[in-house]
Amino acid sequence: MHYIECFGCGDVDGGLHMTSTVGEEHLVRSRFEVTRAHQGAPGLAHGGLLACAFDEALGSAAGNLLRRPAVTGKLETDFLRPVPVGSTLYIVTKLDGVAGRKIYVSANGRLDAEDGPLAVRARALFVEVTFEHFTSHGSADALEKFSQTAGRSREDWDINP
Ligand SMILES: CCCCCCCC(=O)SCCNC(=O)CCNC(=O)[C@H](O)C(C)(C)COP(=O)(O)OP(=O)(O)OC[C@H]1O[C@@H](n2cnc3c(N)ncnc32)[C@H](O)[C@@H]1OP(=O)(O)O
Repeated sequence: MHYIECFGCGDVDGGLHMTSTVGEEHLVRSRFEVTRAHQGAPGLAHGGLLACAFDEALGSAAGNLLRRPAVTGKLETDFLRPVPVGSTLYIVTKLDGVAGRKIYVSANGRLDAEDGPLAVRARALFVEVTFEHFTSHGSADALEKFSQTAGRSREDWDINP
């Protein structure tokens, strides 16, 4: 699901501005362009923001492949190489399994190319929720907010292009 005020995939100042697409073999491909706004150490991406980028990529996979609302229950990241400002992380996510409401996904992030060096690995458990999760814990008008995609039709609001 796509929400325009989402820090990961929305049109938010200072956000990650990530896009994800479902490709061959049901793999979801996401890109994260690392800018100075994402720094931890000078010239290097902050680990917490990298975890955020993977939360977005993994969540996009869980949501787009299964078309069910789900939230992150658990997220693990392995930081294997430094990720410099100016680089692009090519993230490929796969669905590992579903058990009841539990959705298991994992992802690899490679530097600057689909076949670049592996920089970050992550896996997560998403838990399927009802829309009431968002209306009762977040905004009462969450459903309407999810549907607000500037310039897009109602039919495709649940896809992050
Ligand atoms: C729609 C677009 C949204 C996209 C957002 C992008 C991703 C996000 O950033 S989501 C925001 C961060 N995440 C959250 O805020 C979630 C906060 N947590 C919660 O709301 C709840 O703990 C929630 C919904 C995950 C689970 O609660 P609840 O619905 O009561 O289910 P619960 O029965 O506890 O758990 C369901 C199953 O998941 C398992 N589970 C839940 N959390 C974990 C965990 N951290 N580790 C391992 N297993 C877990 C439970 O053990 C249970 O397993 P089983 O079915 O085998 O017994």
